[in-house]
Amino acid sequence: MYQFIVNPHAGRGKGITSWQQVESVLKQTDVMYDVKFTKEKGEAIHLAKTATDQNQWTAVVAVGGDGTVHEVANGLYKSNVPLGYVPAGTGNDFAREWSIPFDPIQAWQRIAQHEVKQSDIILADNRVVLCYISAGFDGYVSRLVDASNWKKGLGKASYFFGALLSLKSFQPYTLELQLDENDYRFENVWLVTMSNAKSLGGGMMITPHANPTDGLIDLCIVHKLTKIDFLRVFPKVYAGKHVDHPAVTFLQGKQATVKTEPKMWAFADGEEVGNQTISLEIIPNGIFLL
Ligand SMILES: Nc1ncnc2c1ncn2[C@@H]1O[C@H](COP(=O)(O)OP(=O)(O)OP(=O)(O)O)[C@@H](O)[C@H]1O
Repeated sequence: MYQFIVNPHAGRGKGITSWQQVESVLKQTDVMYDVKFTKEKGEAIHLAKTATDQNQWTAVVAVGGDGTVHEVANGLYKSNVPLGYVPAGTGNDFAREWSIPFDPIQAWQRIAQHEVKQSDIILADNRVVLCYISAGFDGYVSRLVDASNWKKGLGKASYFFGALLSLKSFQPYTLELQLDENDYRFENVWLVTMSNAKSLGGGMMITPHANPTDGLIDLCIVHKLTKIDFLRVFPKVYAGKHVDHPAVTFLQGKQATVKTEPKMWAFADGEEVGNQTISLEIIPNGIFLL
């Protein structure tokens, strides 16, 4: 028996249409299921947690974007209930990482095959992070986009538009990083990402060496760039070709503390998580996946 948790508004309505496609297939089979629709931010965490308490589900399946699967994973953490995912968002970076089909019916068919895998998770101040947590330019852009209504008209392109606008006003920052037993200080930082997956923002391969089963957090620090250089490096990230640029530093570790001065807003799997010092650690095999 499957518990589906659907964010109807994910991907500008793709959440509900994807669910309808999956449900039309389910109705032709004898698969038992229940569906709950989220009405607001945060609700999917509680719905998933409730499902783990009921002890009757083969899997809990998130239907939505990276924000929805992030919330469902937080509700499932520390249970043995596997996470299924039907991607229906704008970015879908978690689906990219695990080669989950973007077609809802194919995604469901993969879940139904029931090949259980385990993924590492990053635990950031008690929050389960599936793909990445970042602070800096991308969060600055996200906040600008979220405060606008550009997404309605521009969709994914609103982030590109936001990035161009943000270039003028964004001020690079100082990063103090403790990573395992080492201390680092970076000046003039544009972005730090702590990743379990290769991409963020809908396929930008910011940490192309990340692997969600290697027991490590991959960090990418972009620093000491002029605005013109940033414009040159930025498009390269889509193909992961920024790796040799002297302004990009890659590190790996198991535990980190990240402090920015001035305080930068952090985003985890695309969701805003505050602007305080972040403590994080990798939890190998922290969640079951289908
Ligand atoms: N009924 C709802 N109405 C409005 N927002 C909701 C609702 N249900 C969930 N949310 C919130 O919507 C936000 C965005 O959802 P989600 O990330 O799944 O979609 P997306 O932004 O389109 O996709 P992606 O993150 O892959 O780009 C999340 O913060 C989620 O908590």
